[in-house]
Amino acid sequence: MSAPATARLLPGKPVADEVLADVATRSAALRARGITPSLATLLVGDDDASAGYIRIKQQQAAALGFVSPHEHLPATATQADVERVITAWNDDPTVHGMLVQYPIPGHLDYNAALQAMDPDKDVDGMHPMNMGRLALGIPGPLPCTPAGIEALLAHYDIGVAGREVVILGRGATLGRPLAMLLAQKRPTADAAVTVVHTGVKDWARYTRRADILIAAAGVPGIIQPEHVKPGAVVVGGGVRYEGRRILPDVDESVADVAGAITPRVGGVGPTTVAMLFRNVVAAAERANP
Ligand SMILES: Nc1nc(=O)c2c([nH]1)NC[C@@H]1CN(c3ccc(C(=O)N[C@@H](CCC(=O)O)C(=O)O)cc3)C=[N+]21
Repeated sequence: MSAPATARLLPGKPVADEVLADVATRSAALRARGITPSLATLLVGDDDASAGYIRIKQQQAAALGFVSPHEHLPATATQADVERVITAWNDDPTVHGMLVQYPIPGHLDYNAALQAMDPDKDVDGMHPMNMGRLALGIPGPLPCTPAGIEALLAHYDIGVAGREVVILGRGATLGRPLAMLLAQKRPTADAAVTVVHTGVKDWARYTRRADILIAAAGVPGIIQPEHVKPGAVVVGGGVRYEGRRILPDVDESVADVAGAITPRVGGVGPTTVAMLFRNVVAAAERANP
């Protein structure tokens, strides 16, 4: 028996580096005008993985010439405590973007926190106003993982226009906004998009049709070789976090049937973070025309 073919790898780092080089140039231009881009971060509670992610974002912010004021509230914080921090940042013209690190303790309402934000400072692109802008095609902060996937496909010259894109998963952070983005009339989108979720009986009937399959389910290993059309492009967007461990949706063996595939580590993740910083620098530019 001959060895299975192995897919072309689509690493996220070169995509992120290209985006971040542009962000650094724009950051320098703002600083030359006396404006330092600022990303404020709020962590509630003491989850180790979350604290680690915030640290990485702060290091990256510093490398781009941003400042990143940080607030840390105890796990016992009230919704009013959270919203007081957000409101103070809304009112502070030196803060251009903010994020509340997800997840937050269960007694708190993440959606309400999002809605307390000035939508123009919501650099996760998750405020209902920004989701609405996306739905209507109005420019605004884009959700980071969908924007990162669009950039990744464009970077590797994977034509999306007119192709059959199937997204497995319909979550608010990935599947749903990505479907809106890739169906939009724009040069790097314009696809025939199908959204299917794991509750659909025989969902593989849909995924097997895909020229470009995007895993967005958050179910480790759910995508197996038999769910993929040979030669298709497979993008692993969905992950489940178990502490610091990241469990991807796409099984390793899918590389034997796909034509191209994102690596399980260093795939979509780095593009997500790059888009966060792009949203911050864009917010700083908008606030200082
Ligand atoms: N308000 C908010 N916004 C977020 O954007 C947000 C959040 N909360 N909460 C947590 C998740 C997680 N997240 C990651 C992004 C990139 C990688 C990433 O680049 N991961 C590397 C691996 C890193 C490792 O091994 O630990 C990779 O995929 O190769 C990881 C995790 C953003 N999040």
